[in-house]
Amino acid sequence: MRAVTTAETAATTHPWAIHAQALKVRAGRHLAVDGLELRLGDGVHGLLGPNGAGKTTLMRALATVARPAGGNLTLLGRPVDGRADLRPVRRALGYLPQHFGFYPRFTVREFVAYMAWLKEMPKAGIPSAVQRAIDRVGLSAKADARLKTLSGGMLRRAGIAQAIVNDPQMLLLDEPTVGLDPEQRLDFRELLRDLGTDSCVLVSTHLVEDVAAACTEVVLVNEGRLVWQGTPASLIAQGDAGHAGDSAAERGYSAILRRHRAEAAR
Ligand SMILES: Nc1ncnc2c1ncn2[C@@H]1O[C@H](COP(=O)(O)OP(=O)(O)OP(=O)(O)O)[C@@H](O)[C@H]1O
Repeated sequence: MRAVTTAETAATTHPWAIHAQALKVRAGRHLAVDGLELRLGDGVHGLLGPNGAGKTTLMRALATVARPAGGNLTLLGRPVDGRADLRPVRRALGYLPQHFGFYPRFTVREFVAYMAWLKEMPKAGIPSAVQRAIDRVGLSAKADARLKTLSGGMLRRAGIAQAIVNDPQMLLLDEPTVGLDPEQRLDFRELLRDLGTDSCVLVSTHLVEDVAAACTEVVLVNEGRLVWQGTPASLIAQGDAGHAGDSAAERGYSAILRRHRAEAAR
């Protein structure tokens, strides 16, 4: 495979890593993202929303796996349309899908190296980048274990390792904490804070607490549209004891959704 130069790997200078205007994306025949406005820069952004809100479909569009059906989408300064060469964006992104396929007989190291190769990383740097990614997700002791022998949480961490192996400028993690035990979730929050210092990280999750603890910004979607965007502190400030939820962040989340639904019903 041809080596990739730094100029090809780096995307153009961009004010927003992710910029969506009136974005529409289909899931099957259904318009799961329907007129979404979103601007995200560097930092860790938590993507929240009820079941069926369109989070996974949005993630797929941002990962360039699903093509927009309408509106505009610009990723790392490059417009995503039918004619765009998406390879520079794909080299600069990391994506953990909600369900990812893998070869069960691959070891963790082989799997992460294979994904690094698919991302066209310079060959000489792959072994050290793979080791670093595996270390960062706490899987060093299992680096040479076959994927089919891993627990669900370990497999999820192998998935995160493949997503970060290329030090992505834009990292998309769909339900990354599913299967992680409480201690691993705390480690993961630490990793997120570290990753978000010089890249745009978007994490889709149902765990409002993870978002409140580890994200710099919260993005709330419902029925394919942006409902609310703000800091975890302002999310918390939206709720009071009268709203559903065990924590202040959950009460804020449920207060915003109720308000939005009441306005939509008018
Ligand atoms: N292949 C498909 N065909 C038809 N409709 C689909 C398809 N995939 C998803 N949908 C619908 O699109 C909507 C958005 O789905 P999506 O998976 O993006 O939501 P989500 O916010 O990720 O949900 P969850 O929190 O349950 O994972 C839902 O109403 C879902 O039923």
